[in-house]
Amino acid sequence: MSHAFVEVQQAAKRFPGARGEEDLTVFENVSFQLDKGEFVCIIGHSGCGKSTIMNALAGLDSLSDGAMIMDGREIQGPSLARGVVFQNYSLLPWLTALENVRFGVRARWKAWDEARVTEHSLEYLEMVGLKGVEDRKPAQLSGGMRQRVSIARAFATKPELLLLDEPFGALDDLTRGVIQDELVKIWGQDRQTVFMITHDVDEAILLADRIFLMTNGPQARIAEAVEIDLPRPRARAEIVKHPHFYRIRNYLVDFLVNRSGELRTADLDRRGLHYPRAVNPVAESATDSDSADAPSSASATDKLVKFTPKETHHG
Ligand SMILES: Nc1ncnc2c1ncn2[C@@H]1O[C@H](COP(=O)(O)OP(=O)(O)OP(=O)(O)O)[C@@H](O)[C@H]1O
Repeated sequence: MSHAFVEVQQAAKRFPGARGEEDLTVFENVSFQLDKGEFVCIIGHSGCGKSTIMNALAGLDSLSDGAMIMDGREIQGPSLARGVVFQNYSLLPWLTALENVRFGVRARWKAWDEARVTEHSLEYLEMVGLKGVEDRKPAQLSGGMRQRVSIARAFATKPELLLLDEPFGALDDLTRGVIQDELVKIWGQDRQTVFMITHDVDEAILLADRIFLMTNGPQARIAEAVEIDLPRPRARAEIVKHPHFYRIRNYLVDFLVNRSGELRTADLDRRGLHYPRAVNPVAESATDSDSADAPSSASATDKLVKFTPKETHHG
């Protein structure tokens, strides 16, 4: 029996086909584990099933096959032990920023008096740089500020598992960078277990202990778990100068551009790979020439580059 904090066993999701078409098997035989306190990012082409996996982990959707277990108990519905942040903020529009955070905190700690709920909520709003605007409603906040409220709300309730579905996808690069830094800071303090979807390779390297790489659907799988052993704390400006950064980055981009569509479920099954293959690109390329450390193009050093996903076609 495994002692992982989260254990996903042979998960599959099928959606019924429309108008007599065949059912769509989005993914199958997806198995993985998350350790307590780990930060894991998942990357894959659009439509491969990342959000579907996340919704099942959140307890918002069910699996067709397999099981998801957290702390020894099967996930069978939403729970305050799991916090979710979506791309579209999902704040309650009629409540102020503070009230949005207080809402979750009050639900989590029912015995707390009002003053304590407020104090705790303000602490998290301050952590994401929102001191002074706590009385504004979502409509009076910028997109970046709204996303900060979502993050403060999710972290303030101290869920044992935080599920982040492209939380910075709608933000401009500058705001995104600032909020990434805030996320690193809060996570460094609380060390909650985080599972995050992103399309941004550099964001994943900055944040993750491991990056899961998904093959293209249908019948997608998590093929590899790439270890990111860059030292922490990590800073955006510094991480690109680390000698291992481009080895890791090139490995991830190569998977997404060249290999995600080639690795078929049948091959992985033949090789007995139900769990993702653990990969350390730095160790694996240790015998390569030093040029592997260099950026693949000069412009790649200019800013953190966002991987542009392509649609997975189900036919
Ligand atoms: N309720 C549903 N009914 C039928 N098909 C669905 C349903 N929800 C999702 N799908 C299909 O399942 C597949 C996976 O969707 P999902 O949103 O999980 O992908 P994703 O990897 O998160 O994509 P993206 O990166 O674009 O957000 C897609 O082909 C999608 O059309």
